[in-house]
Amino acid sequence: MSATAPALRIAGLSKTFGGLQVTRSVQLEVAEGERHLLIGPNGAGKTTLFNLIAGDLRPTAGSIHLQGRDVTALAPHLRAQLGLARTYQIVTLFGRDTLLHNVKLALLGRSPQRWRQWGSFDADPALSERARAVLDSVGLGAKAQLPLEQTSYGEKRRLEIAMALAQSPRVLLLDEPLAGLSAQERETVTELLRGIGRDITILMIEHDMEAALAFADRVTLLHYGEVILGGTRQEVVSDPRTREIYLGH
Ligand SMILES: Nc1ncnc2c1ncn2[C@@H]1O[C@H](COP(=O)(O)OP(=O)(O)OP(=O)(O)O)[C@@H](O)[C@H]1O
Repeated sequence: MSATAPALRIAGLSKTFGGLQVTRSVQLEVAEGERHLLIGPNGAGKTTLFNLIAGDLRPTAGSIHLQGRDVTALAPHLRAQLGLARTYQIVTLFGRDTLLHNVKLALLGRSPQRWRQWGSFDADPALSERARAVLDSVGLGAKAQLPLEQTSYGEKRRLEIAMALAQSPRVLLLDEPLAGLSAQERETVTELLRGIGRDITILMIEHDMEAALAFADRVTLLHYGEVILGGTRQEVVSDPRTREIYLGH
């Protein structure tokens, strides 16, 4: 591992489903601490790329390095242990459990305690304290004892981000963190994202261009699974191909 290695380096990454090539020799580097935005029209292959990075899908060809380490063949939980986190698909998880309980589970995700007896789980004061701190950090402290299913959509999105952050990631993958939120909720989540320290590198898919561009240092445009262009926010926004492909005019 080298100190100068990018947080994430993707080289020649391809994925084929049956006859359909969804990821086409993607090259992408995300520097340590960078906020990198991934854009592209529907079906461009953005989510597939996230699934490949997280290890939920195996590439047909190419490689993925995390902080200089080749993780291409590693299982998702091993990538998580190396500091890769993505937001949980919370809608499918533990709806009847409290917010506090859900965060405790996320905290245990990377802890050796996970493999201990369950007996001490609810009684562990240190774990509860850390979980409460996580909830406070996203403004949900007062709702700690509320069942997840009784929270608003915006609160769930904040909790998703909190649970990913609870794992102390080095690289965070955010899949449309602002999707489906009201203007006020978008503002709250944007503030939350802005507050994340530069010790965490962020790769984000987002369709809300205004909010996403305000946040991003660099941008990569995907189209039909291929990187069309990548560069600083200014470079990508002023490139006519962005308007043509992404904005459709
Ligand atoms: N498991 C799969 N089997 C077959 N085809 C798939 C599979 N997963 C994705 N695809 C196809 O790959 C293409 C890219 O899908 P993907 O969801 O990655 O795009 P996207 O850029 O995230 O789109 P969106 O913005 O709509 O979320 C689509 O044509 C999709 O139908």
